[in-house]
Amino acid sequence: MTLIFVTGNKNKLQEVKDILNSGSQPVEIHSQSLDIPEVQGSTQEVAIAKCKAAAEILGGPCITEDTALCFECMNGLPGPYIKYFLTALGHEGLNNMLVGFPNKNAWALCTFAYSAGPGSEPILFEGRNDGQIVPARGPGHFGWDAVFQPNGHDLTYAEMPKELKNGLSHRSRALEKLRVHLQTLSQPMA
Ligand SMILES: O=c1nc[nH]c2c1ncn2[C@H]1C[C@H](O)[C@@H](COP(=O)(O)OP(=O)(O)OP(=O)(O)O)O1
Ligand SMILES: [Mg+2]
Repeated sequence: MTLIFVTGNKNKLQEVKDILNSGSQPVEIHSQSLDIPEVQGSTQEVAIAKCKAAAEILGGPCITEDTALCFECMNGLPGPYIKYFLTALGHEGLNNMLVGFPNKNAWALCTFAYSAGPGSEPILFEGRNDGQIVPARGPGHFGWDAVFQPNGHDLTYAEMPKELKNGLSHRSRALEKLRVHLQTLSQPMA
């Protein structure tokens, strides 16, 4: 099965390919980078709007993915707006936001959206991983990986070998659900 994944993020694309190709039923991913405005709203509203717009532009089926980083002490913010916070504040700024809060709990939330084509309502697949916001450790090349330490581990996402991150991440948990759905689509009708 071949799917078009609409994303402008090379690191996301690489992880999605690695995770899907480690399964028994490989899924071939083609990617396309489209400049799609991201609306404000809940993670689900943001994900649905982006996938709908992508399907309209492509004129066919596609998947999109939105990643949120949610701080417990801020009732889930920055959430889907993490990209703008990270760009404006950096790793240190994200830590500084939490200085007045003893609670550093956070969760990473990945939302894949699948649309069967223009006019078709996207279906969502969510994956969550809980952890803590910590001072940056490890390579800084993928987003906020260096400041997120999943619960039960002494390593930040950035310090983990990629197989370890991909085995437990928000993204792999969401992709597992997407994979099950794609299998039902590719089954011949009984
Ligand atoms: O596993 C991850 N580990 C660390 N950082 C991550 C991860 N996954 C996304 N990120 C960053 C990228 C962006 O700063 C924000 C999500 O924003 P988001 O709009 O979903 O991604 P994007 O605009 O880079 O790509 P896209 O074209 O698919 O929308 O969090
Ligand atoms: Mg984006």
